[in-house]
Amino acid sequence: MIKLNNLQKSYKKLSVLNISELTIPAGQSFGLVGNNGAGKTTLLRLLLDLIRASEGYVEIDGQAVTDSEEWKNFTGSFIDEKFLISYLTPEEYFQFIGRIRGVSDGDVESHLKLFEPLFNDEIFGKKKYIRDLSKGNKKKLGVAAALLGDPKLVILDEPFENLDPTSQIRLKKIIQQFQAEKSVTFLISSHDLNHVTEICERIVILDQGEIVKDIPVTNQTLQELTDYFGENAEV
Ligand SMILES: Nc1ncnc2c1ncn2[C@@H]1O[C@H](COP(=O)(O)OP(=O)(O)OP(=O)(O)O)[C@@H](O)[C@H]1O
Repeated sequence: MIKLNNLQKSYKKLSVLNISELTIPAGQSFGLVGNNGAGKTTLLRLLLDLIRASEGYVEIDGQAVTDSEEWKNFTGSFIDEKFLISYLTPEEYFQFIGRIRGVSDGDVESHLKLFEPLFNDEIFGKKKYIRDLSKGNKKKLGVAAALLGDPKLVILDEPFENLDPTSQIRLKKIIQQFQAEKSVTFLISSHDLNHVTEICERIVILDQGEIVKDIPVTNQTLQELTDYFGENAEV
């Protein structure tokens, strides 16, 4: 479904991403880990055609994302708060996103039912604009919007960041539900090694823009990742 071909990104001649080849098959749950500045968000932004590659290109379903609009019809994503419309209320935002994705008001409502425990009565009916929500609640809203309308591909940048422990567990269950019931391809970047190994079947470690490990998730993966980052922590 996704193929990266000699994908490179540099800023002022300084390379921040350099991936010669990577293929992510349809239906795979793919986790991206790496230290601060490793290039995770850069990769997700290139996938979503939010920034220009310096070299190479990303293909989704055989078409370069830069040359096609097709992938936008089946891709849900949440990278950061810029994806939200801060002057809308959460209710208005979901109505708006529902219309764009061709989801009826009734189906938007049943989608949101799934998120009720995660939202914890803090998002709807509060007469608040999105700009007034806490960071964690904005994250919940963005992730719920990314999953609306049966996307085939979901791209999430650090979905657990800023969520309290209970919310992290609830979000993990929601993602697992989507994985079990629908054949969604997930690309998830995370600093949380526990969560990412629980919800992904394959993990790639990025270091200074390069893939240093590409491993299928097994019972040993969490330990392997912990060891990898532990060794790097030694000075
Ligand atoms: N617009 C920009 N101009 C210059 N450098 C940039 C720009 N955007 C990103 N970078 C650099 O690219 C590198 C990779 O950044 P990126 O945000 O992809 O890392 P990350 O792995 O997502 O990090 P984090 O875990 O901290 O979110 C960093 O060194 C960053 O400073």
